[in-house]
Amino acid sequence: MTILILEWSNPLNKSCAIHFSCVSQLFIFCSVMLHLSQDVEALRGELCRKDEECREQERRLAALEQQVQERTGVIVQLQQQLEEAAQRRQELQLLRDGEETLSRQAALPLQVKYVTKTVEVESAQSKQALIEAQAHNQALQEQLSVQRQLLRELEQQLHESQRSSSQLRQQILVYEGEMERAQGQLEAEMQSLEEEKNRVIEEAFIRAESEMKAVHENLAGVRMNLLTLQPALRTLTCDYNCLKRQVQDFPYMLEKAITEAKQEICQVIGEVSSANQELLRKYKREMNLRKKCHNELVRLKGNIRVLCRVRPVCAGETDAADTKNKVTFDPDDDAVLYLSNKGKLMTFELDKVFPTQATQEEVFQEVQSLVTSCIDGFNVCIFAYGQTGSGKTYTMEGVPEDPGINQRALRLLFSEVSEKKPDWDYKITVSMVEIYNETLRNLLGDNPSEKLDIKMCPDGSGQLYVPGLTEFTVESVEDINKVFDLGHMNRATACTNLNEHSSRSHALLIVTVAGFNSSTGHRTSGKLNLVDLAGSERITKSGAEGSRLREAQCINKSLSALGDVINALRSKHSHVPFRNSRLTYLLQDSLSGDSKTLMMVQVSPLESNVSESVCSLKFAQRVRSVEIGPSSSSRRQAESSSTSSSPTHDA
Ligand SMILES: Nc1ncnc2c1ncn2[C@@H]1O[C@H](COP(=O)(O)OP(=O)(O)OP(=O)(O)O)[C@@H](O)[C@H]1O
Repeated sequence: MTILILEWSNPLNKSCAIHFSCVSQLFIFCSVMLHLSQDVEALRGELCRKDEECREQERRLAALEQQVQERTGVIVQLQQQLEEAAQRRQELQLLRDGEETLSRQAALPLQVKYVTKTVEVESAQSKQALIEAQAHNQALQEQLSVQRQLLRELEQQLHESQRSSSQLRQQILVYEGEMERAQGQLEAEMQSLEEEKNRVIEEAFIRAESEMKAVHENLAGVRMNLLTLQPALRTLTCDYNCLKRQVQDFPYMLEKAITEAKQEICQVIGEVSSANQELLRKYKREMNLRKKCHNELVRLKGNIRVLCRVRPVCAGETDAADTKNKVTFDPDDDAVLYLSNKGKLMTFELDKVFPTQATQEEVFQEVQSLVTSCIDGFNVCIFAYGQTGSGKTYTMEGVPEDPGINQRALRLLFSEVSEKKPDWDYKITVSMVEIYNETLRNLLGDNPSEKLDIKMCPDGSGQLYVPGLTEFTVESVEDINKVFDLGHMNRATACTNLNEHSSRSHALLIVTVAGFNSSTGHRTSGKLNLVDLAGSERITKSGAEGSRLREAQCINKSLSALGDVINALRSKHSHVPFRNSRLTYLLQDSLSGDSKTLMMVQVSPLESNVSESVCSLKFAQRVRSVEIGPSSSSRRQAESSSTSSSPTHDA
């Protein structure tokens, strides 16, 4: 017996196993029923066949009956013909009688002769009647012969009819015999079929009875099993109802769970946001700390970093005698530079020295932290200082295939601000200014020869601004290139010799980075001033006159003012002489406060430039090594007695 075990789990974690022995009994019952129905089907088929045979026999019987009817019709026709023939025979007989009567009359010649004679004698009228009687007689004879002929034909027909009638009778007898035989056969077959049918039905009945008995027995077993299944069914129904209730309650439970989850999420969000606030507070505190540390560092190191770059010997300068030996480097210390001047080896110590082979990228890496600090809101100044041809423009602007600090700084700013998105939104604007002979010119404006002025903001903030100074917002390298091209073009249109002119003027690239944090509402504003200073060589000592002298005086004045400002800031003087030159006045907000300044001192390796290199390096070293001076008040007194702290630029 097959035992089928069904097992399932319900939410109440119940499991039940049910033995379905009744199922097998059901299977047996079904198979018996199937067998029976097959037998019944077979019997039905047999019965149909027999019925078909019966119908066939009936059809044959009907055909035979029709034939008999047809034959009967023929017989009836023949009988009619026979009757007609008999009638004609009768008529013939009558004719014969008439003929005989006639012949008998004819056999009485005398009488006729007498009559004839009588007629002949008596009258022509009688003769006429005789002729007519003869003609009538003739016609009757003809008629008689026709009748005779007809009689003969009729007799012949009669014979034939009689013959065919006897044939038909014989045939009818044959058919009747056949019919009787067929009917007998049919009846016998019907009888045997009936018997067969009864036998089969009886057998089927007996079989069905026994099978029914078996089925009943199975059914009783199934009933018994059903009785045992009922408790399991009750349990299942109970479980089902329980599940149903749970399903009905599910939306409510789900809603409740969602509400709880929402509450938890809100709580977590609240916690996270308070943690964020805390982090933000810590971040701001760290930023302030960093700022303080930086300021402290700057204060300790001096608020200006001074780097030095020695340019390589250019192609046309290779014939210069023992050029390489004039400027040498310390392999163990990259902050030291040796310069051989009149047989004397001078040592200069700076924050870092770039040898001739230093790349633009290496130089930029050293200044990039300063560049990025303007994103945090610092004001930054990077100067390139040195005599004409020492490589200032190369370091600041570079060449198209190897750009300098200006372009690299803007590229770095773009990538840095894009990394801070989307929290921070930055706007980067650039201006280009030239200071020539203490005159300020807007290099990005429509009219480059227009002179600009520096003014105090009317809002009383103490901030300076340049009315009419053009500012371009830049977002890509293409924008930078366009701005630089425009600046160069404007600078070139305003002078006859660009190289000479650029050596005698200061070029400033002013980059403003304004940031806004949409989540905190925090705003920053930093300024980056990239300055390519005019050549620092001492022209006055070579006896320049006229416009050259004026140019030299202006350059000297502005460079001296720059030195004085740096010195005053570093010495924490209460008064810083920003207004002494256009350059320092313009850069006031980028030199004061907690701004950051870097000076790149450019040095030429050529022997002929050694004395200028010495001057530049001495100036750089002084700027770097100026010690914190006396208090601001005492310093102010000192200021009144000495107007310049830049000994190299005494005009
Ligand atoms: N590091 C360097 N590597 C290669 N070539 C350099 C380097 N520095 C400067 N030069 C080359 O030296 C020459 C003079 O440089 P540059 O014009 O930059 O000097 P400068 O100080 O800006 O002069 P000026 O004051 O006249 O503008 C240029 O031909 C420049 O390409």
